Amino acid sequence: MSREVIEKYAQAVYEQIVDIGKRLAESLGLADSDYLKGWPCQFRINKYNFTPESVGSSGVQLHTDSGFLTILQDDEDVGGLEVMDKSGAFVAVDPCPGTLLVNLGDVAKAWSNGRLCNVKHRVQCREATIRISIATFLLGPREKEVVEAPPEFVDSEHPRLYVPFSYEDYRKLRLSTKLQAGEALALVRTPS
Ligand SMILES: O=C(O)CCC(=O)C(=O)O
Ligand SMILES: [Fe+2]
Repeated sequence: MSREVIEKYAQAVYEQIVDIGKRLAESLGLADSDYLKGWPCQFRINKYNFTPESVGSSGVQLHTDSGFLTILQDDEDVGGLEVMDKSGAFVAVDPCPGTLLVNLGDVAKAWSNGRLCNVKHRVQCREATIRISIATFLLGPREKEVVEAPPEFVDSEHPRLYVPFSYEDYRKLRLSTKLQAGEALALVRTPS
């Protein structure tokens, strides 16, 4: 893949992700749909070299994405992605060429004061082959700014659930505690 193709792709997905973020805000009744202006994005191509020995094991352990929104372009032939439903059961996300998958992370849950749900997922190795996925993560506010639910999401029936935190600090907290599946959010809960 040439650099030019990757840059063009990354730019197009970035525009998509910002657009989805704006629509999310509108759907939640937020007046300011520009809230995510300047939020950094991370782009990653995942390549899994699945061997016969790895069949049945995890290629990526159960986790939530730490940021706000993820757009995933999954391998068109090789399955393995599984999301966890509310009951804790895994649901396979089978390949669907020509589609993108949108996923919400921990920042979305905190920013929305619990209205949006971070989704636990993992990648299982199903067959000995190469699997490729392309992930674009809209992370959260820039350094020195904080993840904080806007006032529209907070009232007497919906008290503020989380203390304001910077995305960088939260990411470090997830790494140092090894709480990769959203549990670290409990550590930034508002004291009751
Ligand atoms: O490869 C996939 O299908 C998912 C990868 C993933 O969950 C991630 O990069 O956060
Ligand atoms: Fe993920």
